[in-house]
Amino acid sequence: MRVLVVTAVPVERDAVTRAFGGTPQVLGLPGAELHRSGAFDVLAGGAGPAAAAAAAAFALASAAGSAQGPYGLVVSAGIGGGFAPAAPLGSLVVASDIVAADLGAETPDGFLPVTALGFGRDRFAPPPTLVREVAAATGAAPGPVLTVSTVTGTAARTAALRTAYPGALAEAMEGFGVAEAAERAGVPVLELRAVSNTVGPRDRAAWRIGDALAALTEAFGKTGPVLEGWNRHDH
Ligand SMILES: O=C(O)c1cccc(C(=O)CC[C@H]2O[C@@H](n3cnc4c(=O)[nH]cnc43)[C@H](O)[C@@H]2O)c1
Repeated sequence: MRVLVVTAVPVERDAVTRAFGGTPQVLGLPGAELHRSGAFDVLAGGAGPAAAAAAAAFALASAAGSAQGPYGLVVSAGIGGGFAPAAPLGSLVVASDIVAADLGAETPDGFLPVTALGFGRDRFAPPPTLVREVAAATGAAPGPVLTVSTVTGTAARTAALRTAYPGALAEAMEGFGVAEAAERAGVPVLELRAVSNTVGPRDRAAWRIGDALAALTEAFGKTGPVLEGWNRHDH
């Protein structure tokens, strides 16, 4: 099965392709490059949900009309912020739910998700069997991963997210955008994050990006065969 992996930035893309060994074939797409390693096409689509959705949608549409055929799975992957103590630095999180945490309306009584406004959606659920298999292969903790357009940087915002989304393990900026594109293409979605920093008051010096990228490479090394071999019709 062909798998599309969407990261935000090129160092994350390269951390993923490193897991597969060799030198990926580089293919041009409108607005992006696909790095192909066997069954995996890996794309650095840009930071944030809009860039991620646009990049994923282009790649999905291009594949649908290609000789190789459509993708069977889309993965949003990269580094992310972890909620302490459940998701420590260097650990892995696989999303049980991909949640749009700041898509909605602010009111004097608090935040309302778009669904409470009567339109749109605010979460996607990856296939539970796949989440379990990836968790078992990599040691990733399964749980909700939030998609935010602004990296959390204060104690107050951290507390608000914890209250609104109890049990959330991590936040990142692309998962929900990738999931929207995958949904429209009728392809299952997964999100896998390696924790580079703790969600909380901004402390850029404490980010451990190198460790998280290394964990991402190790995770794809372990879970590559699971992703490639997974067939939603078997579950
Ligand atoms: O500054 C660097 O050297 C550097 C190297 C690799 C990646 C980055 C990024 O900033 C990646 C941006 C990407 O990371 C996700 N991310 C990471 N931590 C958080 C967070 O606490 N809250 C939200 N997103 C986070 C996010 O998906 C970004 O697109 C820098």
